[in-house]
Amino acid sequence: MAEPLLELRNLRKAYGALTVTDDVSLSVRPGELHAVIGPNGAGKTTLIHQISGMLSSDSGQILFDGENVTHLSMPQRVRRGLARSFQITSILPGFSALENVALAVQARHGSSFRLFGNAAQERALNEPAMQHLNTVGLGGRASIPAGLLSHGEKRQLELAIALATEPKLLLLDEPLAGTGHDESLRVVETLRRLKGRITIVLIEHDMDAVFSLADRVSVLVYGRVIATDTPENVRMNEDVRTAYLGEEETV
Ligand SMILES: Nc1ncnc2c1ncn2[C@@H]1O[C@H](COP(=O)(O)OP(=O)(O)OP(=O)(O)O)[C@@H](O)[C@H]1O
Repeated sequence: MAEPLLELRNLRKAYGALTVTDDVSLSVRPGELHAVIGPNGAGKTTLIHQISGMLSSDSGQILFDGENVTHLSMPQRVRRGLARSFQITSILPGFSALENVALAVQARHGSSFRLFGNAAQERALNEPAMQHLNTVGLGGRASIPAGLLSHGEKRQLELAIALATEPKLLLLDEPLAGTGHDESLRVVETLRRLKGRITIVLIEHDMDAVFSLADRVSVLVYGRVIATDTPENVRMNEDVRTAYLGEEETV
């Protein structure tokens, strides 16, 4: 079996007496869509922050693409191909969808574009930006100011911006949150298109989406991984069923 692209070893984070992630170990294989689910407050978002580098861990290790990245900053991790989809707040509302993605392309490639003339520079930024917009299904909205996009379209734009960093692994924290029915179908379709092309760690409350998209699912309860398995096996797992009793979303 291929080496994991991402491996968490005994990761832990506490706030005072509250241990939020507790001895979390899991492996994400190259190319898989690995979902992390769990009841409210289980520590999912904290775990994503630890993986992305937004939060430091109290103990444990994060190995990415064979390298120990535990103590690297978030930008250092992004440069190595470990990206997270940023929240809508990072979108520039007065800039078009295309310009938002082109800026991310430029940020990824740093000063190398300065060697180009203006027109060539624009083309070198806009062409990949347009490709990313097409991938997320926003190609037809490229010239619209980002502030005028619907909530669901903004979530698609976040994905395009994340793709512009050319990640090997994409961390997605509730990409369907706040989207309506049709919008959520569009985001799920986008994720299905990305699946296999890029390794994805997905946190999502929408169980239909999780179970239709994920190759494997890890279940976090009170900061601990109680199961990692295929969606079918997770659905039948007694411990998982017990953990979700009384929750709104049933597995
Ligand atoms: N900065 C912080 N200081 C203190 N406690 C925190 C902090 N961040 C998170 N917590 C607590 O850690 C626990 C886990 O929070 P986290 O947001 O990671 O859970 P979650 O599984 O993502 O929840 P949800 O599904 O509701 O989004 C919660 O009890 C939360 O109140």
